[in-house]
Amino acid sequence: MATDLHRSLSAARVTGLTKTFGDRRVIDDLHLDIAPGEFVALLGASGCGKSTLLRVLAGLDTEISGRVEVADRRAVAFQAPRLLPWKKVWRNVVLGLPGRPDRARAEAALAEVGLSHRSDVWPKVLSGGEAQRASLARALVREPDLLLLDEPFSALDALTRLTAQALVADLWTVHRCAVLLVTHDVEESVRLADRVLVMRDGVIAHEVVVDLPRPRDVADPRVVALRAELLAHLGVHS
Ligand SMILES: Nc1ncnc2c1ncn2[C@@H]1O[C@H](COP(=O)(O)OP(=O)(O)OP(=O)(O)O)[C@@H](O)[C@H]1O
Repeated sequence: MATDLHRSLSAARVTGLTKTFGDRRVIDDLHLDIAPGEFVALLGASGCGKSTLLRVLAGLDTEISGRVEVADRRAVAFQAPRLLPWKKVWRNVVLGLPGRPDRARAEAALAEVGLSHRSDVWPKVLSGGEAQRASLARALVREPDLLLLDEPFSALDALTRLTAQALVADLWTVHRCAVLLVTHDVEESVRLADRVLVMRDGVIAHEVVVDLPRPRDVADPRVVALRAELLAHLGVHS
């Protein structure tokens, strides 16, 4: 059952979630609570069910058992930006919002991600990093209480990825929405999140709290130690 949270102390609350594909249990009695404004990262081996969990929280998969309560306003950005090629960038940003396409609203969101100059172009003109920023603008324009990010930076080159991570950190500081970031990048999770979850066998197997001031330096010994701890949870021992 999926319901919306009202006046709640959580941005998302999952109780006893189970999701099967055929006779395979991909998520198995999973529990998760995300506080309003909390930044949570989700790590786990490929195929462990991270994207499935995110899709359930996004309301894109409702064939589940268990209880899933999610903030009314939520938005998703995927690994591939998924912009409609036949609509200009600004129209993509406000696509699906009720009422007439509101250009001023699109422009404001594009300005936030540093893409004002790309508002009136076709998506094919954008670089990978720009397309991902447009996708973020499309999520932000919905003023979400819960922002779901599914490996949003993984297709970007290393430099662009660092810039995009810094942008997300800045946007989160301003908007203070709860974030669930699915990622394969352990360093990214420690740089950005308040709490890092490691998923295995359909449940949250480990949880690491990152109680460090921001911005975080990847060379900081405390960051290095947390990174090693998470890698060990993932079965990688240095
Ligand atoms: N629509 C579907 N039908 C059948 N099986 C599916 C479907 N979607 C996902 N699965 C299976 O569920 C398991 C979990 O998939 P999911 O995409 O959630 O993993 P993931 O942890 O996000 O992986 P990755 O890190 O590689 O993206 C995989 O074994 C996948 O093959």
